[in-house]
Amino acid sequence: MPRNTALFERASQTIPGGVNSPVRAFRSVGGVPRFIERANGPYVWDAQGTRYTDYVGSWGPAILGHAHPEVIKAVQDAAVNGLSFGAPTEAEIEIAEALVARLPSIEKVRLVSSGTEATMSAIRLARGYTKRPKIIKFEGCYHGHADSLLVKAGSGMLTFGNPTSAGVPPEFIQHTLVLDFNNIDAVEAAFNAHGDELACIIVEPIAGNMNLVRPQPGFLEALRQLCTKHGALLIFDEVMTGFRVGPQGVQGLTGVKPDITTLAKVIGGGMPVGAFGGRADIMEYVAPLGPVYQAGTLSGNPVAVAAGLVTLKLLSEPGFYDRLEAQTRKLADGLAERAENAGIPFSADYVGGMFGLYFRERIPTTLAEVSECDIELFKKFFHAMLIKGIYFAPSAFEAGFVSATHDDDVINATLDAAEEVFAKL
Ligand SMILES: Cc1ncc(COP(=O)(O)O)c(C=O)c1O
Ligand SMILES: NCC(=O)CCC(=O)O
Repeated sequence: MPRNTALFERASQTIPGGVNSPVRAFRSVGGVPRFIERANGPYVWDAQGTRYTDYVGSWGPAILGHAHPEVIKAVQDAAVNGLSFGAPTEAEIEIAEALVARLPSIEKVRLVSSGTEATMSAIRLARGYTKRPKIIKFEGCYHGHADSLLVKAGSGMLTFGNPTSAGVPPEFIQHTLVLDFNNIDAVEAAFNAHGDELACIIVEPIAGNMNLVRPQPGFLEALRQLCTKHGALLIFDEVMTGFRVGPQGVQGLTGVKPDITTLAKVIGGGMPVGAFGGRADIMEYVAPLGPVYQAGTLSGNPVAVAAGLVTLKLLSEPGFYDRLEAQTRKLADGLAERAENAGIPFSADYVGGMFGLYFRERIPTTLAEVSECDIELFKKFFHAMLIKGIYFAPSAFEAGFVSATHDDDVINATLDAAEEVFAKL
């Protein structure tokens, strides 16, 4: 029996579905998940010794490429001094200062250990600050797995066709209004109906959990305006886009300033770090200063923070994002060109180090349009590329990621493989 299969069978005995996060299972594309043994730069190697060019990048964090020597060294150096203290450290100040210096919307920031914790805490803070119960989220956006956000969500929930989780009593989500991404009229109507009850809007300002969907011109600006007008807070969930689409996330690209930003993935450099931050008067509602409780045994963990700090430093090198985006563009445009040559209905989009692939003639602007993509064709493409050693996300509803180590040779090899695959789809 191939070793991946043996490991999957063994894993399935003791771990639900054999995986510790559902998106890792190949359930929507079929087949056996690859069990990864090691990774370096743009590559991962599975338990059978097969090398794959990786466009998942740990679902976003691996922006410098896997096992970047400076990040590994920082982790090793920090580990020698102890793994966790449950008391403050100077490195936590440094990473807070780094985030505040880079994102003008953040005046104060609290560290947590995952994106889920960041969004869950940000929602609680928005409700505590405004003293209002209701929140707006958008269908197909995924904000982690806190109860009030597991409604018509993206990522694995969309992939597996179960967008609202069981185990969440209706009472827990009665205050969550779910609207269509990029539909300003619907947001206006919601504010007209519930304006004085709405604590916040939470949005992926570039959606990356229903494949990649950009905000249409004016959408984020309208969200900002409506929140300001009605006294609600605007939360940008930049867990995926933060330091991924550019040096200041989507807020830097668009100039739209949220009240609270959530971060994770890249800011931990592959270690568990999340954060939520924003205006000082809002952040001062958080315990111990304010009445909104929020805590964590491992929050600001010294080893994780060390990885995050050196990652942020390396991302600040001049031209980093120009180079990253140039590589992502080569991949996206190159795939689109080769698909067109083969007569395959396909389009691709990208921002910074993040991309979307769509088996559809035109780039989608709504979840409804994403849902028109040819999933069967995607599955064939996914498996044919995997056989050629190219690892894309095992879902038609996820964004992909390029790292600083995806150089021309790596991208060209992917394009050559895609040319052969498209010709036989
Ligand atoms: C936009 C967004 N928010 C929140 C999350 C949750 O983060 P985590 O998986 O670290 O809990 C994710 C990814 O999982 C995400 O993409
Ligand atoms: N876009 C999907 C994710 O980022 C989620 C990763 C996970 O839940 O393991």
